[in-house]
Amino acid sequence: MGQLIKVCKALTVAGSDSGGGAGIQADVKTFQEFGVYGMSVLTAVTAQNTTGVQGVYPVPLDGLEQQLTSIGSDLKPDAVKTGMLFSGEYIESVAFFIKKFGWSNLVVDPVMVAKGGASLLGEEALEAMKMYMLPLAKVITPNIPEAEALTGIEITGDEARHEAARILFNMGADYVVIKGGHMEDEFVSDLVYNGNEMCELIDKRVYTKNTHGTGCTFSAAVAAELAYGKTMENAVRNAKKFIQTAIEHGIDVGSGHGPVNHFAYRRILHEQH
Ligand SMILES: Nc1ncnc2c1ncn2[C@@H]1O[C@H](COP(=O)(O)OP(=O)(O)OP(=O)(O)O)[C@@H](O)[C@H]1O
Ligand SMILES: Cc1ncc(COP(=O)(O)O)c(N)n1
Repeated sequence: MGQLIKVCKALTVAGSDSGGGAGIQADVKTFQEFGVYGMSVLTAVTAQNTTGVQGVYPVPLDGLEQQLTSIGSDLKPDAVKTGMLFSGEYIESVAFFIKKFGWSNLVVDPVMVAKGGASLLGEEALEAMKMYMLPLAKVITPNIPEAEALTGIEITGDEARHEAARILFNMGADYVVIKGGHMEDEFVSDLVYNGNEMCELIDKRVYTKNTHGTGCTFSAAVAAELAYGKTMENAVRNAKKFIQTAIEHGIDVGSGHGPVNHFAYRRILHEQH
């Protein structure tokens, strides 16, 4: 009989993107690329492609809770990430189960609106996000509009982004990463704050319309690295390299805002041999 290999495991609690570029699909693809065993708990099914979101169908609450219980009673994740959580009620429930099972290394990507503008989280859910999820988070990874919604600050430049990071840290996350994809600069900077120091992860902006799922992919990569036991500093640095490569080596999929290339790293290695 073959010997069983010990693997690190990561869980994503998020929505399904039928088009395969964001949500659960982006997360599990990313886990796989990092060599981490991926698990998923679905909050909602979206009918979606590269042109937009055509429908959102939440999983019934007891279905969500049964998935969490099934994972918790058998498979202990080394890291957990949350993406689209759909509603305040679902957020409260997910937070309850994370505490109940003692899951750590929690990456909270506070997904609110899809790139095309469709809402993926009810407005009433903001308070639940602050009250139940942020105190459990090892790291929160909002984009600029999400950081603005959570803090009530308009982020017009560096000073405001620093202030927003301080506010988010005080809401309970150990680390805050405010991603800069939505700013217009030639370089894309992600601000990282640990309650002590602010630092920036910077790389060249790729001028492309194919950035569907960048945030999901980045936060899943952070979770994969944390599952391995990497420090947060190394986790975010490697996640930034991974997403940069995935955007630079784009793939031709769909007629709208296409997905990033989750297997870009592997393909580059393959081509070198
Ligand atoms: N055009 C780009 N070129 C290079 N890096 C980018 C670009 N757009 C986004 N990124 C990087 O991708 C990651 C996600 O950033 P972004 O601000 O787009 O998140 P997001 O809006 O949550 O993504 P999404 O909603 O598409 O999942 C960050 O690490 C950011 O630096
Ligand atoms: C199920 C699901 N989760 C997250 C996103 C955000 O990704 P994007 O902002 O790139 O549309 C999405 N579109 N769908």
